[in-house]
Amino acid sequence: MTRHSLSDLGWSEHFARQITDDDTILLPARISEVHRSQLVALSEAGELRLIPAESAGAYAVGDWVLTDGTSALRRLDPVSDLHRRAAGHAVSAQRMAANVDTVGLVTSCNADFNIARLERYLALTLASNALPLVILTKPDLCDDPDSYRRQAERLSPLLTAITVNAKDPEDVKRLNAWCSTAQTLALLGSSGVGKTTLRNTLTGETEATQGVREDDAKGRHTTTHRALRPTLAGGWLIDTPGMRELQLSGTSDGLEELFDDIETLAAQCKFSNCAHASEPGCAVKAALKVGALDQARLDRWQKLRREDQHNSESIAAARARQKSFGRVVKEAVAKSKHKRGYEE
Ligand SMILES: Nc1nc2c(ncn2[C@@H]2O[C@H](COP(=O)(O)OP(=O)(O)OP(=O)(O)O)[C@@H](O)[C@H]2O)c(=O)[nH]1
Ligand SMILES: [Zn+2]
Repeated sequence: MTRHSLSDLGWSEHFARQITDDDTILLPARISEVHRSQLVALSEAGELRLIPAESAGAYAVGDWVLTDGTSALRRLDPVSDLHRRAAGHAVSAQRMAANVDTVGLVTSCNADFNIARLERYLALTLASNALPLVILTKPDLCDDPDSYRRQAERLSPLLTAITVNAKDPEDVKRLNAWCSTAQTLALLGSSGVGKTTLRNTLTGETEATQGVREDDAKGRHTTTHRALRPTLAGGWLIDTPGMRELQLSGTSDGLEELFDDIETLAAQCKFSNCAHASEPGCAVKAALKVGALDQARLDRWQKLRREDQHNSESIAAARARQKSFGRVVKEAVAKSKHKRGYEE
């Protein structure tokens, strides 16, 4: 059985501080897989299968928990928390990964490269408290890969962009700096951009990848579950397969960081609720007029903000509904008990 030291697993002061005197007999473990009724976790005592104390959705791959060896008794507050609005009709937030140091936003130097999508991933990453690294794959299939790198780097001073031929193991080693001892790198990106190819090289695993469809630069899914995997460089990799839809929610901090210049302008508008349309004294419009701001970028900011606000409000409303439904049920149960008490 593979055993890892706590520090190799990414343990830090942040988690140690959360341990109380009552917890000292418990074992810290890092979640490597989340299943409906079972968690797989890595600890100094090796791999553990744990019963979740909360619903499975409360846990994310990468979380730290305290365990008695059987159950995940307490989940520790994470350093970073990557989440989105859950796909489908359910109005809820979904945790994708926790305690990630760097999110590798994987896109290729071809038809997949899309500024609006990168900004969406970036907002999500910044809101999670992890650092963004744009990984541009397939430079070997493109005439001027560096132009894509420059376009990506212009999006934010907070990000680093790097071109990597995912099929060349020597080139992929340049990513080791982000997944060496105790470091956790998560990969996020559309289908077919090379995540599985990168993962196989970084971890030494050999899971099959599937060829890209020539016509749309997209690949077919090689579906596996999300997991925390050890890298050859001594750190950790979290792959996020099957993420077709990344809807923002609870991402306002990330949007503020990414569109810092627009948010600063907006704060200078005469009206605090300025829609930057036809209001007088609009600092955003003024910046557009003198060419200090790009209309397309403003449109993208407004779209992402609307989406984030809409989803965050819907999730908050759904939570409130669930809470008040819970209260109604409790009251009804209490009333019926009270009534029975009279009858008996
Ligand atoms: N030439 C070249 N091909 C690449 C590169 N990266 C990935 N590919 C190829 O692109 C195809 C798709 O790569 P995958 O690794 O399966 O992509 P993925 O992101 O894991 O896709 P899903 O599993 O669908 O999420 C495969 O045929 C890879 O060999 C690259 O840097 N250069
Ligand atoms: Zn305005």
